[in-house]
Amino acid sequence: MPDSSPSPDSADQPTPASIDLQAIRVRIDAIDEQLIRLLNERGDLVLEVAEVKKKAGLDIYVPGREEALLRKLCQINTAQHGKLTEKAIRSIFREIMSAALALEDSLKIAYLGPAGSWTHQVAVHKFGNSVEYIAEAAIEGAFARVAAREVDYAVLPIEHSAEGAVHHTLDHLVDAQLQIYAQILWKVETVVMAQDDDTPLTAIYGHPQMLAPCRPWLSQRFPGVKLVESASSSLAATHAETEVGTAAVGTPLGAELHALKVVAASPREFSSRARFIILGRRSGDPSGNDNTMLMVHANDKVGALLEVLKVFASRNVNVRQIENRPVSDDPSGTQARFFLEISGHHEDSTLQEAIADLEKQGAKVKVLGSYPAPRWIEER
Ligand SMILES: C=C(O[C@@H]1C=C(C(=O)O)C=C[C@H]1O)C(=O)O
Repeated sequence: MPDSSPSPDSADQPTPASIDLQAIRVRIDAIDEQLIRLLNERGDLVLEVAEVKKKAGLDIYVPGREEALLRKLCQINTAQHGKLTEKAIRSIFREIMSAALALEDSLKIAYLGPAGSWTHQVAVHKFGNSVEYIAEAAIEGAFARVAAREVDYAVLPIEHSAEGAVHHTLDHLVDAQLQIYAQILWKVETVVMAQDDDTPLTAIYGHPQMLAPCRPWLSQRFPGVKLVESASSSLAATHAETEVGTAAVGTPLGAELHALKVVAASPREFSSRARFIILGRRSGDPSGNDNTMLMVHANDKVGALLEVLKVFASRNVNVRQIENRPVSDDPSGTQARFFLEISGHHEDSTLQEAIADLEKQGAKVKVLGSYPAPRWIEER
């Protein structure tokens, strides 16, 4: 039977519910008005900050300050027994800070594209929706844009849970006059997207890095469906858009941009993890909790790495990660190249002493950047 009762929203026939709603909404409106006034007051202060930074030649974007602020706001929310989740507080203030960045300067961010790529999603999460984004097809192109000051920063992948280090990014840092300004750790659910969820699937396309960790889940969830590798997540989505009975694996943002429906989302254990760098023209300022990426060239001999590690261990410096790479301009093959991520900022006296010691031992050291220690961002 059709429902003939008046809608609680109906203005012509007031009901007790609509009267109650109206009264509450008047109070919400009043709070929103105050919020707008406060946001604009905040905006005035942000512009004052921008003046000081411009005079002092400082970067507009300060990831250490942003993270400290977000953390403090979540603590305040907990102390006030606030109902909003930490995720909600972070995303609301992410956008407030994005608007602040846009007020201070027209911040331009390049990311490894195409639009809808995983890196795009991470970049938007980090910088919000008020700044300008530029898709860049190649890692070297992103480096060139930052060097030429066409963009302020570039967001690039540096490591993936399924495939290990993204060597191309690390290798480019060796010769570039650019540095890691910040880092992002990211966990995201992988989704399967298709035109609709009724048509039986014959194939699922995906970038090898997205497919690899999800194979066990996909073969269980979609038994008998062929898994086909594509050059990019965007290309995979294009297949799903144009070929009936196919789907693509990718991120929720990719589904949205290709107007595809999410037909399945991976369980937590099949979510992908990755590290990204925010490439800038300098290191981040010391924030009190930083990491540093170093490139070390040492003589390729027995115990070479051990000697390097001893320099840090003897100073109680944690070596968080090690990557070993061939040295491209070393035809004699006498050099070994290590990428080390260590705790601390390169301006700390302990790290400066350690670097000086390595150089005394005959090693060549290059600081590839110091940046605030990132926290995991989990996107579900
Ligand atoms: C306002 C500033 O500039 C930017 C905007 C921030 C904000 O809106 O709170 C924080 C850090 C910076 O990325 C600042 O450095 O304090």
